[in-house]
Amino acid sequence: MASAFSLTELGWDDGWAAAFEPHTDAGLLPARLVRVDRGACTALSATGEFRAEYGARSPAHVACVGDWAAIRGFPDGRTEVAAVLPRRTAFVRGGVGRGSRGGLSGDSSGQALAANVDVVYIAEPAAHETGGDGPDLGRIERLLALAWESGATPVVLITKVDLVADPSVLLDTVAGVAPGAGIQAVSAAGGIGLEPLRPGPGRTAALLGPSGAGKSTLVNALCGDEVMRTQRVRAADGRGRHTTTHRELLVLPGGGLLIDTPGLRRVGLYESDEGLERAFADVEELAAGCRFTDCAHDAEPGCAVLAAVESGDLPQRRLDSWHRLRREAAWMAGRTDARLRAEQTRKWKIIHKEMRRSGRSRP
Ligand SMILES: Nc1nc2c(ncn2[C@@H]2O[C@H](COP(=O)(O)OP(=O)(O)OP(=O)(O)O)[C@@H](O)[C@H]2O)c(=O)[nH]1
Ligand SMILES: [Zn+2]
Repeated sequence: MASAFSLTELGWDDGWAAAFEPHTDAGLLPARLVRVDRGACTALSATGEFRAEYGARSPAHVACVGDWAAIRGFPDGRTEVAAVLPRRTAFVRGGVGRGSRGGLSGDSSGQALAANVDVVYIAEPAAHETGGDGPDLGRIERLLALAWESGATPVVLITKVDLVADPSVLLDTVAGVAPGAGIQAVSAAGGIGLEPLRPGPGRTAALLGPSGAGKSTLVNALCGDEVMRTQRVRAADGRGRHTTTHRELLVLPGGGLLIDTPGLRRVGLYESDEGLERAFADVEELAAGCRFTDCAHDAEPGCAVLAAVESGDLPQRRLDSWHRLRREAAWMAGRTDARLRAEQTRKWKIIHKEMRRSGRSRP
């Protein structure tokens, strides 16, 4: 039997209670979504774990792991997600506008992958078993932009530090590409740096990072075998149409929640202006000294960023990375605009068609 957790253990606080109030009046109950599938989702509430279908106003693309949902129960025992509370933070993929981060988009082209995350762990291995280069700085920069954009606070985890003799140089190098973010050396194998990773009671962490960075090993180390067993217990009972494989939001022993989803592991840059600004705060700061306010730091006269590269204060690699990620973000934004326009045109075509059918004239 999956153990029940108090709402507070799941991250509930006064803010959520206030946001939920209208739903209490409507007779709905709060639950946190720990896994979201196409047909239904898995929710945890004060009474335990259950499967809930999607209500008419909360289709699958609106809900995501980490969401707080308002659950409606029916006399026959069925439950559905009647509403999703506005998010505090969110990883969003697809065509949602910048202003919609905290809220629900309802836009079919926007897909949230994880919500209400307080801290994001970006796992990057200190070294690879096969030898070769150390941490991939460009990848760290990309994931930092993504993490900042979500609204959560990033911490870079240098994993598998047992593989290097002296990680201090490495940590310094990584600190240089992660302004404003925390950095933590970790070894799941050696039991190093694990305790600081516990997000604390009621707080939610999410794990990003490439394949082979040691994320699963880390999750297992933080959860312990016993918890993994209880949280996977529903996989065996096979109740409902969809067999629950495992939760994507785990309740850690001793408090705190951890989101580990395959979807999050693969997400690329999307709406990232703000995220890039935070991830490259050092470049932004230098840019304030450029002669032109719209300086592209390419070849402009009086460019303070290029001057910093010249003097050795800013590595060329970092400026190249900034250029590359900005181009990628701009391209993604352009693609989204095009898709939104196409969608808008399609909607109007349908409306016009229906109007003609019902014999009315165009507006
Ligand atoms: N030396 C060392 N090896 C580790 C450590 N953590 C994980 N590994 C090894 O690294 C490999 C990859 O670890 P995983 O935990 O599967 O990596 P992952 O990030 O979950 O990878 P995906 O599931 O592909 O996303 C495995 O062979 C682990 O045994 C560590 O702290 N030190
Ligand atoms: Zn410039």
